[in-house]
Amino acid sequence: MPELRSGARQPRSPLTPGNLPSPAVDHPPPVAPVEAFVDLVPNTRRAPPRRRGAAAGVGVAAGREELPPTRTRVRTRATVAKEAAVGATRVASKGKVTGRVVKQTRAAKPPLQPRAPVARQRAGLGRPKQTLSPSPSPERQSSQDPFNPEEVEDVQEETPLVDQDSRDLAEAETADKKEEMEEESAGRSADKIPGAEEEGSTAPLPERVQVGGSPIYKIERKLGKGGFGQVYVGRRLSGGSERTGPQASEVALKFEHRSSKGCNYGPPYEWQVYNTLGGSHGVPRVHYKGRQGDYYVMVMDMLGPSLWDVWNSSGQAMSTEMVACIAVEALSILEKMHSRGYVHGDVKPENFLLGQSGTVDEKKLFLVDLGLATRWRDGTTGQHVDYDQRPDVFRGTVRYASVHAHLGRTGSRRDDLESLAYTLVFLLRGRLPWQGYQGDNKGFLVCKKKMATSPEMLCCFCPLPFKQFLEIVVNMKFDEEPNYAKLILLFEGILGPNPAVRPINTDGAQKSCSAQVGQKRGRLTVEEEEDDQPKKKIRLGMPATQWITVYNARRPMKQRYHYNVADSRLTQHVEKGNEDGLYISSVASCTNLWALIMDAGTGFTAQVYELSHVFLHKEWIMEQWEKNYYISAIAGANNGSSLVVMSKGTSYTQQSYKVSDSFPFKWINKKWREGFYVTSMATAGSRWGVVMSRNAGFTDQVVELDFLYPSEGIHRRWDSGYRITATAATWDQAAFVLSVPRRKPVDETQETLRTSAFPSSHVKEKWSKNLYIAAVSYGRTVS
Ligand SMILES: Nc1ncnc2c1ncn2[C@@H]1O[C@H](COP(=O)(O)OP(=O)(O)OP(=O)(O)O)[C@@H](O)[C@H]1O
Repeated sequence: MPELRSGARQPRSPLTPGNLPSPAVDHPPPVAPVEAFVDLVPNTRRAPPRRRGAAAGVGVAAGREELPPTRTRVRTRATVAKEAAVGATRVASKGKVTGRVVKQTRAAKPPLQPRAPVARQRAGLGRPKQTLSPSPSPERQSSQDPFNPEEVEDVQEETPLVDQDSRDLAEAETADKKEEMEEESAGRSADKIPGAEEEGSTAPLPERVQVGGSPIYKIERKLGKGGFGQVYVGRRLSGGSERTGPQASEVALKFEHRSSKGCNYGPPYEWQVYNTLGGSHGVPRVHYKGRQGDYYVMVMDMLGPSLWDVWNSSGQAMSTEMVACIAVEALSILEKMHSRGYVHGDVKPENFLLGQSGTVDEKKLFLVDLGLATRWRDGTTGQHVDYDQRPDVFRGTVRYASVHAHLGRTGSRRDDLESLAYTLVFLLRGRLPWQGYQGDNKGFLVCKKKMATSPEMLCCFCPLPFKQFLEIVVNMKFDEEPNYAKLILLFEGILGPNPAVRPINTDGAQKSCSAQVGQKRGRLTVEEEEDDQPKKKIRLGMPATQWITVYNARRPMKQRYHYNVADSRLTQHVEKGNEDGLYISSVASCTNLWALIMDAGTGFTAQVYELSHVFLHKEWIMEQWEKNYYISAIAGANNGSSLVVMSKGTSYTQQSYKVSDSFPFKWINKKWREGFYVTSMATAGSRWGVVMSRNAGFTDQVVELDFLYPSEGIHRRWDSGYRITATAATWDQAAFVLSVPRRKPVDETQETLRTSAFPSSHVKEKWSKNLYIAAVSYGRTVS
């Protein structure tokens, strides 16, 4: 039986000057195996949105120039082929990453995370349930008035038992070593690669091109330049009088320098995608490709101006009819591309090109730049690729990227459609509400703004179909099959009945639409009926700040909670709990008052805690590390103070923590590779504190981060055998860490609850079902 009081410490006199950490004190490394890691990341600058027209990429009045936004690509070069083949942005098993990573941002590429196979079926086991926030009763609300808090406690007095799960964890294997991963990171600027021409590169473009059995072309004027390639007109030197096709007298030549990061491991990845998609509806045909000198060259049909060019050269405006036609045809192009197993990944006005003027194709729409295309469907099994989220990975163009892409979720069909919706609104309205953000956290601010902009707000000056389209696509599930025909029909309503007079050719859409309507008439009717019901799914809903409590099934045990606890009252609760055989298992903070969960199921043998002015107090933590205590729970208050609980009797063998102004996924990812797992997490205001430990009793771990409660992600993770093991939330974002335990508990049931008030009555209901609080936090959700 543990000696309960032996390790209990009085907190230092709360918040006395002596308690303040001295800045920049270097401690000798703690006694092995403890690792001290404190990394205070400086405040991220948040530049105020620039005024209209003040920044590159900001739509301005006609007469001034707008630069199209640059995009950030994270392209896994050798793996991207593999990724494309399996359609996943992460491929790893048993700690091995199967390729190399090339990141094209200025920041260093975080390593890939080792991942155990996730296809764990939990047949016959309690499926986790999720409980939506019940509306708090009025009396409970008033008693929880944060300005008039009333301290409350309660206890579950079931037969006290030593908790078996905890003992199991303590007895789990002592070594938690992961294999080293082979991984290489190379940076590629998010902006443009140096063009041979502008930069006076030592590798001038060849004057003549002949690759892969092509005729000889002379290079003429430049057609365009992106972050990866430069595109020129190639004029055929002999023969060839066609306008398009392999015999064309003029072709488009796309050059990528062999030293460009996208070509480190061979020809550009885009080539492979063109092999599958080239020449399909709305995708230009590639006739020849090969390497000449220092350049990889792709010979393709020459096309006309991009939609961005058209929009810009016609006074930065476009008619509703034109945009509706674009919508119809773009949907049919995406439908075709999706039907071949690919998502485009970078849908934007610059990547839609019209056919050459003066040709039969001049009213035809094409989608180019397949460098970010990935498979949404496995080429071999035909299965939808697995869901994943890697919050540090962003692929695409900030202005048009879907919210899921911003959050690093695996790309799927819904993302192309969300980007198309932003493209259409941009062409119609000339501006998107998130233009103009600058600075390091531009992506975060843009994503937050997208989340906060409802379809009504975004489309308030657009015809109804635009709002309807956006509403549908932002509510799509990860693996949901878009109803292209229905989406096309939304925009058909804006257009006149005669396709021949439309400004953009919509033949492809007509065919696919009538075919689908013909084939799926029954289904369409059903869905239309379903749609009569009011849509409950709203991406943002009303932002709310709530308690998030997570409950695990356990054997009956004693658990006790206290909330609205002021600093001065903490000691007496802890002491009383210790006397009764309980240790602190979780802590949280709401309006600078603490919530404390104590129970008999922790497996700890001793415990200390400290209240500190700072988030987190390095010196005290290091002192306790030296005495073999490990951090077992942390909480931070809005005023920056923190409560740190450290215990003996954990399974941990080494620990590390980080405080950061943004969610420190890169650091987490790095520590995962070193065999650490997140074991505690908290926020203080907008800052995150994350504790990671070795030998944490997990075999795998993932993160779900969102601007709202990430319901879909949590359900998908649950279905793959993960359970929430830590949660924390700021005013903006909620983070959930989900893990696969090394030793599977007998009953895997887990539930979450979101409530405006501390869920005291719900906790008792849960206790009656042997569900006990396993994690608690207070912060951003959505109601
Ligand atoms: N077949 C073509 N015919 C005419 N112009 C083209 C053709 N392909 C590309 N372009 C022009 O060249 C520009 C750059 O091409 P593309 O988008 O393929 O290059 P990229 O380097 O991959 O671009 P990004 O920076 O978007 O990744 C296009 O925006 C377009 O203006």
